[in-house]
Amino acid sequence: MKDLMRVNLSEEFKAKYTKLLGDRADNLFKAIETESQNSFRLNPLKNNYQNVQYSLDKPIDYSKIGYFGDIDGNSIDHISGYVYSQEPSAMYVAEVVNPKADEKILDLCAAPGSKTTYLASIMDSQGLLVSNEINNKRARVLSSNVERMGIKNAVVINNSPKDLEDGFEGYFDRILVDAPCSGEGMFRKDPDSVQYWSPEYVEQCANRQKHILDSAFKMLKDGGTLVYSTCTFSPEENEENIAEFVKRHQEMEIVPIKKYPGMEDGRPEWGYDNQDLKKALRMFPDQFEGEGHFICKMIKSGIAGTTKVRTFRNQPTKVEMSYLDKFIKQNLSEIDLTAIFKVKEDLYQAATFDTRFKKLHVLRNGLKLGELKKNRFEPSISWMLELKPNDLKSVYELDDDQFAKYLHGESVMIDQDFSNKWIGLSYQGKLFSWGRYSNKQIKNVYPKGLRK
Ligand SMILES: C[S@@+](CC[C@H](N)C(=O)[O-])C[C@H]1O[C@@H](n2cnc3c(N)ncnc32)[C@H](O)[C@@H]1O
Repeated sequence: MKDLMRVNLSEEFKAKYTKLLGDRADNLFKAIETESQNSFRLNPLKNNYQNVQYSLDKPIDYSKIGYFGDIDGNSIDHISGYVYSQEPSAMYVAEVVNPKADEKILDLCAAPGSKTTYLASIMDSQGLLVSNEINNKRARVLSSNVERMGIKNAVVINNSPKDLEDGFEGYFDRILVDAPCSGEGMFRKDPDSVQYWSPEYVEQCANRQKHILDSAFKMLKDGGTLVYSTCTFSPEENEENIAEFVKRHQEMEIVPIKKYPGMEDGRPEWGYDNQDLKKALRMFPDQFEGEGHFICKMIKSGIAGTTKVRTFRNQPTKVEMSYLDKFIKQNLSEIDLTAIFKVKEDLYQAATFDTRFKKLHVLRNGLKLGELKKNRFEPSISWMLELKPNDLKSVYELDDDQFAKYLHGESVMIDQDFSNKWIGLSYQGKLFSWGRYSNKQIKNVYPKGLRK
């Protein structure tokens, strides 16, 4: 039996949905007062990725990698990017986007990154994922989640959709607009958010979404796919917005989404009677084990031409490359590193060299390998989170006590010798950090911001 919580829905909210849903509205209000189901995802980018400490007995049938259950943010599975907490309904969005190898994908409203990291997990490091977030603080959280999950084919940028429009016209094969919304579908997860709700707020959100959708339209290739999603119930932000969008842009056609038990059709009567809206998808928590969500998939007519790409390259000097080569020779087994470039003193393996990105506020372009120091190269945690045990010359498996100490920022004494200096540290078989070995001691290099 699930617990009941107090979510103070306003009379105005209740009246609106009673008018829209009739007798069913009471079931919805009750569901909003019922505790939500937690769930998490695995990350196929990791070595032996199903080896987690959490039960996989309750798979989510519409997700290849989702499971019902709770995870702990301090567990090794979370720290090393083997799991990501995401509520069930939100998981389906990335499956609906369905990215294909070698496509260019834009996640336009991406922070904190639950859908971006899902998309990357199923892209298997193929193609290009551009993860954009307008808010700087949130963009930095997005970037750290991309790092934790060991993603190397993503560019994390911090721009407004308008900033992107000009340079990226007709550029993307698929765009996800997971729009900022009034969040009605999340009230039970975040009961405090109820206080911000008002009809005016819903209108404001709908208006902002229109502009974001229009930007997305410009950036979508002919023949490309646009997925629009919100976590709110309001018709203004969902059916109404989409009906107006496809009217403004007649090249856009709403296409069907596979519906699993509990998922419902979109409602034409809430969107100027556009019957295609039945192909959209709604998840209401009184019928579906997840939060409230709306998803609509659309295709732009036409056949894509080729996109001209001019490339840039900030190559490290020969001497700088020699520091990286030396590091690799000493500490890694044979690995194939291409597309190395330099940003200030950092070396990256680029996700893209397209000059269009030069005008943007880029937080991360591909995989950060590490930093050039005086006469040497020092590796970054991002790289470790992407590497597999076989890529490393030395891996040391910490015991419970050593792991707790290391995570806390302490060095650990070990009873083992290594001939090289930079070793992979693992706990319960999961790589999570570099360690600097010297004389039976592993010096702590765990980033201060991640220590626990
Ligand atoms: C629903 S959240 C995205 C959640 C994210 N896709 C995920 O799965 O983790 C919407 C995001 O849109 C951003 N946003 C707010 N105003 C925006 C605007 N005018 N244009 C684009 N994004 C905006 C918000 O900062 C927020 O991070």
